[in-house]
Amino acid sequence: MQFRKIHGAGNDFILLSAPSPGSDEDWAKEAERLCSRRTGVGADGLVVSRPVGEGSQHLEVDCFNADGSIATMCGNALRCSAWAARHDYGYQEMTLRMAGVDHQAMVGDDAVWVTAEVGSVHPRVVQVVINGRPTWFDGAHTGTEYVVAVVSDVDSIDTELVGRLVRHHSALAPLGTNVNFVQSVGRQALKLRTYERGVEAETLSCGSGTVAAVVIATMRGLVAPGEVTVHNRAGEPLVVRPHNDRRQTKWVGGPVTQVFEGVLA
Ligand SMILES: N[C@@H](CCC[C@H](N)C(=O)O)C(=O)O
Repeated sequence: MQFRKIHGAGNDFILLSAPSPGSDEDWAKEAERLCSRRTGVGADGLVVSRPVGEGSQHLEVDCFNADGSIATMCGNALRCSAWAARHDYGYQEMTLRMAGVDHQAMVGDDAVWVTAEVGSVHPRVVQVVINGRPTWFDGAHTGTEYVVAVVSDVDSIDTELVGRLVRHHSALAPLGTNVNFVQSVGRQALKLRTYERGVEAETLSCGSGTVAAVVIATMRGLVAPGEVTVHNRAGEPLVVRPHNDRRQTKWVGGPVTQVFEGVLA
């Protein structure tokens, strides 16, 4: 089976485009096997993308985290799928359905944009001590679960340690959560680090997490409503923009890079 190794601003995936309909794989199990950094291809997730009908500019996209769990929303997986659909079918604009939700996508020369739906926001859902300072996390749903802490220096945080602690916090059971640490670095700019549930580690960037960070940073007055640039561990910033017509919808955009193509054994 043909695959792409591809990343959206450092969030890396194994992407299968239009696997043959007969291939009745256990994708969750395949995700665990293939995403392994030592014995597989290595990735944060496995993405399976299929066109819905011929020439309809509509694709169904499933994203499995590295541990085999399903991601109900993955902005970077959607951006990578859109990039591949441009390459494979010539689509510049399309609709991508993930976990029953339609996302718009636009592929430009320098950036690929997808929409994310902003759901409920819950101020102060959990508090933990970080570097000796009691720190609150606000909850935000952007297609999947996030908590976001505003901190003065994201680089001083042991993201793996604190992220894992919060991800498994009893107050957030049974679903758990992805965990964001965000810092203001200018009028309309943020710096973000994310511990991802399902990868169970810090990732280099996170699309829906970036949207959640902007939602909470706006609520907390770190940035004004409007376009926000979010710097990440990859050094490939993502940008969040309001949607012209829908208040609860945001665009998230940035680079997509294909690393190589291959054939799975
Ligand atoms: N990296 C993703 C988000 C992935 C979802 C997460 N691991 C979960 O299962 O909740 C993104 O780019 O949005």
